[in-house]
Amino acid sequence: MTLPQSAAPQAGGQGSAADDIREARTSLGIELGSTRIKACLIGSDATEVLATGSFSWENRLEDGRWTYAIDEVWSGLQSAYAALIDDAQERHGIRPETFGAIGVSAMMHGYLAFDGSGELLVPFRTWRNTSTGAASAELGELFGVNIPLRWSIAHLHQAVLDAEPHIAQLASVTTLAGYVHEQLTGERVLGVGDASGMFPIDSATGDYDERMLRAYDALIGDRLPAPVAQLLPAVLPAGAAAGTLTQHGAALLDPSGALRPGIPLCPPEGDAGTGMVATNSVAPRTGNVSAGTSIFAMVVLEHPLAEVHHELDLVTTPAGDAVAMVHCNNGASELAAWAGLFTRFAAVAGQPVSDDAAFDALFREALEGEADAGGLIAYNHLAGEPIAGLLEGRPLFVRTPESAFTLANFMRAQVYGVFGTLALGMQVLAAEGVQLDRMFAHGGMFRTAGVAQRFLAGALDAPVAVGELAAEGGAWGIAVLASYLSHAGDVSLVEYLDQRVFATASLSTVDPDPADVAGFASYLDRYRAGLAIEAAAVDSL
Ligand SMILES: Nc1ncnc2c1ncn2[C@@H]1O[C@H](COP(=O)(O)OP(=O)(O)O)[C@@H](O)[C@H]1O
Ligand SMILES: O=C(CO)[C@@H](O)[C@@H](O)COP(=O)(O)O
Repeated sequence: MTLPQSAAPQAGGQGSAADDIREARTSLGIELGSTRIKACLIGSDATEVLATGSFSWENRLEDGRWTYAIDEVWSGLQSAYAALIDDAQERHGIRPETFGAIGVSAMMHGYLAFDGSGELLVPFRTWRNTSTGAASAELGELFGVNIPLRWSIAHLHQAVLDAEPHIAQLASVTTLAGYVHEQLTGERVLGVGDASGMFPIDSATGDYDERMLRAYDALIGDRLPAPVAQLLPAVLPAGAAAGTLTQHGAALLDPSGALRPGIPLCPPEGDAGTGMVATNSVAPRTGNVSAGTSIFAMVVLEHPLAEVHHELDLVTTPAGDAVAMVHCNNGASELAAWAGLFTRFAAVAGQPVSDDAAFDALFREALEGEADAGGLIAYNHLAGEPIAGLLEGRPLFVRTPESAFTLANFMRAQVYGVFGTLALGMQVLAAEGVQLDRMFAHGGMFRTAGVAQRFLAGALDAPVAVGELAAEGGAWGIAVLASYLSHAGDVSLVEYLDQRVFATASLSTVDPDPADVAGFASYLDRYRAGLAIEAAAVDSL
C-alpha cells in the first residue's frame, strides 16, 4: 500500500499542525511494506497527514527463499524516520522529538526465529515463500481449518519436519512487526490481527485457539524445546497498552539521539489489519481489496464459514473479529515491470517520462482496449500462487495468432491479470454466501485515478469505493490505531473509526460496467484454461 499524498502545508508553517507536533498531539505510524518502508505522522485530526517519509527496498530470493536482510530493516526504518522528520521541518518548521503514540505495522506471517539471547537463528523467511506445503497440509488436517503456506505456524512446523538444526535453540518466533516492536519496547506482544496470521485465533477469547494449541503440542511431542504457546508472542487487542519506547528503541529509530524515550506504543499489527483500519472496513459486511506487491481481499464475517476452503484464509480485525481473506501472492509487481520497460523505451527514444506518467499513459490506453482484452492473457505469477495451484512463479503473456495484439488490449490484459487469481478466489467466497455491503480498494494501483478501480468493479461485479486519500495505506492505518490508544476506554474501534475518523471522509464509488463484467468473465474463462500453460512452464523452465 502507499501513503497519502502530502497534506497542504500550514500557512507560514506555524499553524495548529506545528502546535500539535510541539505538544505531542500526534501519532506516528510506521509500516514495513514489501516494496517500501513508510512513516506517517498524524495530528489531532487523524485525517490530516502532517508528514511522511519512506525508504524503498525489495525482497531477495536467497538460497531459494524470499528474504530481507535484518540490517536493512533498521537502516530502512532510520531512513524513513529521518525523511519524515525532515518533511515535518520543511512543512511545519519544527523537528518532532516526541509523539503522543507510535505504532508499527508490517507485512504479515513468515518466520523470524530467535534463540534465548535474541539472536536471529535463520534469515527472515517472508510471507512469499511457498516451501511449507507438507506442514500446511498436515496442520490443516489436524486443526480442521485452512492453514495457508505463509502462516508462521506452517513455517515453524516445516522447519520441524525438515529437522532443521536451529530448532533445538528456538526460544521465540514472531512476525516482522512483532520483531520491530520488541526491539523498540522490550515487549514480546502482537496485535490480534497479526497474531491471526501466525496461529489460528479464537474470536471468542481473542487469543490463540486453545484446542489447536493443545493439538499441536500433542502432535509435536519433544520435537520443539517448549510448548508452542511459549514460543509465540502474547496477543493484544487494538487499544491495549503495548509498552513504551525504550532508550535503546529510540536510538534504533533515530541514531541522532533527538527522539525521546517513554512514548506509548499500540499493539503491532499486520498490514491486513491496518488496511482494514485505513479503509474503515472493521465492521461485519465491510470488505476491502489491497492491491500492491500482493493482492488480497478481506470481508469481515457475520457468521463462521460453513466449510474449509484452501482459497479462503481466516484472519481477524485488530479488534479480534473473524475475517475471510482471499490472498494472492502476486499483485501489481509484474505490471510494474512492464511499466518499467515502457518507461525505459520512452527514455531511449529521447522522451523520458516519470514512473507515474508512464502508468498514467498506459492505464489511459487500457481504457481503450476491448472489454475482454482482445483475447490476450497475462499471468502475473512472479512467485508461486497457491490459489492457482502453482508452487513457483513463471510470469507469462499469451496470445493466439488471431487475438488483437494492440497496446490497449495488452495493458488491459495486464491490469486484468492482476485481478485474475483474486477473482477465482472471490468466486469461492461468494459460493459460501458471504454478504458484503461495499468493497473498498486501496494500494499503489489506485494512484492513477479511475482505471484500476473501474476494472476491479468489473472483475468483482460489485461497486468499488476508493477513498479521498486514495493511496492512503497501512502506515496511516497504524498511525490511526496508535491514536486510538487514548480513546479505547471510551469507544469501540468501529465507533472510533465511524464517528471520529471517517465521519467526514468522502468516497468515489464506481459501479461495475456491464460490458466490463462480461468482458472480464470471458477473460477469466481463458485465464483459468491457460493455467495449464503456467503449470507446464513451472515444470519445464
Ligand atoms: N502511478 C501509478 N499508477 C498505477 N499503479 C501504480 C502507480 N505507481 C505504482 N503503481 C503500482 O503499485 C504497486 C505498488 O503498490 P504498493 O501498495 O505501494 O505496494 P506494497 O505495499 O506491496 O509495497 C506497484 O507494483 C505498481 O504496479
Ligand atoms: O500476507 C499478507 C496478508 O495476509 C500480506 O502481509 C502480504 O501479502 C504483503 O502485502 P503487501 O503486498 O506488501 O501489501
